[in-house]
Amino acid sequence: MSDRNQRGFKRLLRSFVFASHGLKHVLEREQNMQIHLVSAIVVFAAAWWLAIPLDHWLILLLLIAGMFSLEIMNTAIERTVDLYTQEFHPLAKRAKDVAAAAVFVYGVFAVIIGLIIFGPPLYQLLFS
Ligand SMILES: Nc1ncnc2c1ncn2[C@@H]1O[C@H](COP(=O)(O)OP(=O)(O)OP(=O)(O)O)[C@@H](O)[C@H]1O
Repeated sequence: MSDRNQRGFKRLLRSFVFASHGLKHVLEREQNMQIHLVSAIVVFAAAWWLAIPLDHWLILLLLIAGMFSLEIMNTAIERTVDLYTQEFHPLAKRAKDVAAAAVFVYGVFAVIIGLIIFGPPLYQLLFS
């Protein structure tokens, strides 16, 4: 906070350090993020095993980056709401539930795209 006007490489480095603190917090405290991480490892292993083409790898990378980023933003919204009130408040519930809905919607579409990518090679592997 003291040197907010600092510029250049040192400031950039500091922002990376702060971001890494945020990432560490979400990975340690959010069970959903741990589930996303394990799912991403499984997806990458399956993509490697099934020799998925490069353009599909790029789609998977985008999906996983999007999922991680949304979960991180969801956590940021949860913490901000908790900062504002620890009491029950209908708007606090609304804000948290809507933020969670963003993760959910993205997750549903990620699963659909995953099925489209993995379906044909899996089918070929199992039934031919
Ligand atoms: N201050 C609050 N006022 C009203 N409802 C809340 C409040 N905090 C959480 N809720 C609601 O209670 C339910 C469960 O919330 P809970 O606190 O267990 O999880 P979360 O904070 O949403 O997420 P996480 O468990 O990942 O921290 C959700 O529907 C959430 O919107």
